[in-house]
Amino acid sequence: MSIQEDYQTAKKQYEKWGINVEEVLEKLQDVPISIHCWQGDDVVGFETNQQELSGGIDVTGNYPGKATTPDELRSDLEKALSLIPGKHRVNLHAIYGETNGEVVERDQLEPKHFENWVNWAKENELGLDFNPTLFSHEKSDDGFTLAHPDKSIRDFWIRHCIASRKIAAYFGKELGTPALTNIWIPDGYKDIPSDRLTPRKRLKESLDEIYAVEIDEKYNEDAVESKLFGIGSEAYVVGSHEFYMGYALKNNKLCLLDTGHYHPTEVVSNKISAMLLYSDKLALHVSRPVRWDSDHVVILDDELREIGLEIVRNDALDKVSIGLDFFDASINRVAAWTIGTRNMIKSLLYAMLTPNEYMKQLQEDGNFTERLALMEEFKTYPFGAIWNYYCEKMGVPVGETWLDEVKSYEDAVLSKRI
Ligand SMILES: C[C@H](O)[C@H](O)[C@@H](O)C(=O)CO
Ligand SMILES: [Mn+2]
Repeated sequence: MSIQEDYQTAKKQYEKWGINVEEVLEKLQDVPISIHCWQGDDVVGFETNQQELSGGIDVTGNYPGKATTPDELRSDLEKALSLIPGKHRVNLHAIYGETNGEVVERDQLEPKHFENWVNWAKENELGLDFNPTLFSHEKSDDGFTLAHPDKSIRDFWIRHCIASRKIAAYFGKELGTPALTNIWIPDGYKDIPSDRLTPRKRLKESLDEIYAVEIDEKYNEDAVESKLFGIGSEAYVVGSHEFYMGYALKNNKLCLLDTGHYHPTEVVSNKISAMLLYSDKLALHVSRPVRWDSDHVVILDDELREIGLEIVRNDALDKVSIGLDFFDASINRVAAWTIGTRNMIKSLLYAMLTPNEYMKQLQEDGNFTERLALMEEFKTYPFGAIWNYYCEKMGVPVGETWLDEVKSYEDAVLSKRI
């Protein structure tokens, strides 16, 4: 059967449950995913005085052909975007600024250093999001930044974050969609601290100083990203979930939940509804931790489906900023973006093709038998036929055929890079 015929047959099965599939597809194409640029070059960036990756994060693998220049990275992103249905956003870090070979300190970065990115985003109808980079720098070498005991170091990172929010506001003004500026810091201790409070007081004061600079939310929104531990901060992280949840709620910022930043049996899907009870908006970094915050490429596993279901069930497609955060250097990096982003969109489609109101009523009625039975049966409903039709409708390759395009791109472009 053709994709169209498969779709018509599948559609009827979902329509039996009162699901308007055409409406679902219309809605889905308006849900942007923020695609992280740093999968494309192993979180290196383009600073003139590049430093080793630090901050307790790690990239493993050495698949050939990674981008080493802004044009190469934008070309690779364009290739990936051509294989992903819908209109999306690209998430930048401050280390991806372009300074024409000049050494520009991070607290001196300006919008002009991201002009090429804005022009590119305009040409490709993309939104841009941003992150100050508080790692891979000599002033973060001892593992502390905004919570550092030395005020001069804290002040440097405060200036960098203030400069970053101004750059993000420039994105928002130029592109007509507010940028999300997410702050994540590596500050923490390898071993058991003797004082957990003082660094947290310093972090709070630093954030208060950063956010004291008024920026119109029409152009920039602020998120703070928590973490459980990093390499070298196994015993204690200043910016824990409790710290940032409290800070975000008290200061009307977005709390950003990274799916790799919790205990192995703790899931972010279980946090979304509770967080949205107390804050209008939430941000995610969807990743895949394997044994630790390993930042594996996102796959369509139970947790990803549950995240999609929680966002859709809670009518939160316009309340949750969905960002991706993984960096796998062991596979073709364009393929990594494509797999992870297509899976995130599949997860949302799966959720939108679930009779959520009916399922909620089953729960209210205490009919846990049918609730479980249907949850399981829907896993073998013809979701793939709808996904294939959606990809065809959106002009991107259907099924695994996108891989042929990545292979051709690798032969023609990536393999030519030294
Ligand atoms: C590069 C990002 O800032 C980084 O991955 C951060 O979001 C994080 O999750 C650190 O573990
Ligand atoms: Mn993250």
